[in-house]
Amino acid sequence: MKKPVVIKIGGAILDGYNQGNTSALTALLKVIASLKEQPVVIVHGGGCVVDEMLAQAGFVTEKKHGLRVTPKAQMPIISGALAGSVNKAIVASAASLKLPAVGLSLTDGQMVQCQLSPLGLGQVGVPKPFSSALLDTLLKASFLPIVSSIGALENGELVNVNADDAAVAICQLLNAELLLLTDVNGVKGATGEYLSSLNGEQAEALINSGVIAGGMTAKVNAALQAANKLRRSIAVASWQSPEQIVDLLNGASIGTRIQPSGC
Ligand SMILES: Nc1ncnc2c1ncn2[C@@H]1O[C@H](COP(=O)(O)OP(=O)(O)O)[C@@H](O)[C@H]1O
Ligand SMILES: CC(=O)N[C@@H](CCC(=O)OP(=O)(O)O)C(=O)O
Repeated sequence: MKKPVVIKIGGAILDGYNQGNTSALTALLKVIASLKEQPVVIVHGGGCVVDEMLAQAGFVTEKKHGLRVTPKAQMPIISGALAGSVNKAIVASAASLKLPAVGLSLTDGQMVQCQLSPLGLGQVGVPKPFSSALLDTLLKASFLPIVSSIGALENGELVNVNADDAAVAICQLLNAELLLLTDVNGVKGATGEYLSSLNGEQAEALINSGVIAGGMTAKVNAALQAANKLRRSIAVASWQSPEQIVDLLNGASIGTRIQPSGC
């Protein structure tokens, strides 16, 4: 079996289905369908859908370092949105293209174990890879696993995991390639230009000066962690040009490559 690739999708690509607009997701899934013999795992976010559902329920959302502060009382809505609505909508879109998709969350098959984040964010989990048995079995049988970022603590409580962190944990679990696809073409530097490459020191300076902010902070931190653990660069690129996935998998310089330290 070829080395698997973990493709993380987040942002507006997952908001579209609420308005009946699944064209960007369909285009991406068609490219994935064309990657014959290439085992793929999709890990997805859906923060924008969570924002909307929490607002409808009358909750005010607070984020710190790009991560959602998650009071216990909000977990039913957050897990319902991510592991329910969003996960099932992606599985259904994939199935409509005849892709053999299977919807999962981080705790299925004990793929990933979580600990409570030490940052004081409530029910936010820090994921750690644990067992690859379920994903190995599914990939060998040519299924397309679609994994939401809802996890659980050892005591059985559900936790909300940032989807970039979830993708990194799954990538480590499978020693896979990782593509972090988002709604912009990569990471922008101080003058607003897209950076082709970013290392840990540069990232720290750009985060401290506020050039990298919001959800991009969590994404860059997750990518740095993966790059350092796996000792190779991690691509942050746009899902708006899904045909680039093939080039990205061949190592093309598209989007921003987050470099391991020492490179
Ligand atoms: N330096 C930066 N470069 C690019 N995008 C940035 C930067 N700083 C903040 N952002 C914002 O981060 C967003 C991507 O993060 P996020 O919305 O969490 O993505 P996703 O939902 O795909 O994980 C971009 O749409 C952009 O508005
Ligand atoms: C702890 C935390 O921040 N969890 C995220 C999980 C979803 C996510 O990461 O979605 P995107 O990839 O679309 O941003 C949240 O609640 O928004």
